[in-house]
Amino acid sequence: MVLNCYENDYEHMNTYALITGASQGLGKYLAVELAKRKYNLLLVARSVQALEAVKKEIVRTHNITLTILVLDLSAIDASTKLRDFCVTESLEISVLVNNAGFGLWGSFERLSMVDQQNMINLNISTLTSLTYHILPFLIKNKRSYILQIASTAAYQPVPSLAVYAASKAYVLSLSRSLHHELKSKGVRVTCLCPGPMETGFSDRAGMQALAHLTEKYNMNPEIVAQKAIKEMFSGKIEVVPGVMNKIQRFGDWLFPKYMTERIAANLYKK
Ligand SMILES: NC(=O)C1=CN([C@@H]2O[C@H](COP(=O)(O)OP(=O)(O)OC[C@H]3O[C@@H](n4cnc5c(N)ncnc54)[C@H](OP(=O)(O)O)[C@@H]3O)[C@@H](O)[C@H]2O)C=CC1
Ligand SMILES: N[C@@H](C=O)C(=O)O
Repeated sequence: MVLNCYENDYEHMNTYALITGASQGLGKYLAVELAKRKYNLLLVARSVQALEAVKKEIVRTHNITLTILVLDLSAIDASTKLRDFCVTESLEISVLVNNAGFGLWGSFERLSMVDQQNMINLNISTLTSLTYHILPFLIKNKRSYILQIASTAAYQPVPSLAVYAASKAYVLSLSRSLHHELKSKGVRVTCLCPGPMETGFSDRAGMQALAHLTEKYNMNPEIVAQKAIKEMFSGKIEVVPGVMNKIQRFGDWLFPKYMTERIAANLYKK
């Protein structure tokens, strides 16, 4: 099945969508959605086997070129390495999806500072510098797209996910500013703010003990990816998938901060 990205416009043929964190979870389904629209793909993550498996699955059903790159994106020089790879391989990038990210559940004081720093490096530093370094590729095209993955945690502080929630508030704020800055250059920036999804996120965050809570509200990442890509191509600035997440966002806007923070503190208490 071939889906049109922008109405009957195939100028993007032979250009690439660069997706970080595409070896599993949401990133994998975002890759599938872009393959359906005939984008070639550059998929980046750390696990070579998982990336190879995603590649096999996608090229079996979609006639596109798919390149994988194994890279730890929490390393300080990751974004320049990735930019250099695109230059060396002469890849024309017209879509950037900053999806790689992780959270850590626990008190700020007890979590390892090294782990929290790695989270800041990945969720904030690399997302920012990769956007910066890939921008010249994007601006070359008549129309390009950036999809940044934040979270509903961007809308309010979350005690016990303190650094993670703060990192996602940063992503949302940066994305909204860039949406306005880059519109006139033909680059549309969209920020996706999902709530809990059925992915590897909870395990990596060490949130297994909260399964009773997250499982009730978990969304299917495939459905979230479909919505995200559709809204990205429509040029939407911010996307909150799912009714429960929209209600949470409305509550964050409506109720006093102290109240929503106390509720979050109780829900996420370790
Ligand atoms: N699932 C959820 O409940 C929610 C998730 N989100 C956000 O969605 C995004 C996708 O996460 P999700 O799919 O859920 O989680 P997963 O853990 O399933 O996937 C994370 C992806 O990021 C990659 N990744 C992690 N660390 C690195 C690194 N250092 N370098 C390169 N790649 C890395 C992983 O690949 P590998 O391990 O191979 O490196 C994997 O492909 C994240 O930004 C997350 O914060 C937002 C709201 C809710
Ligand atoms: N699963 C978390 C991701 O950000 C959340 O609780 O929203």
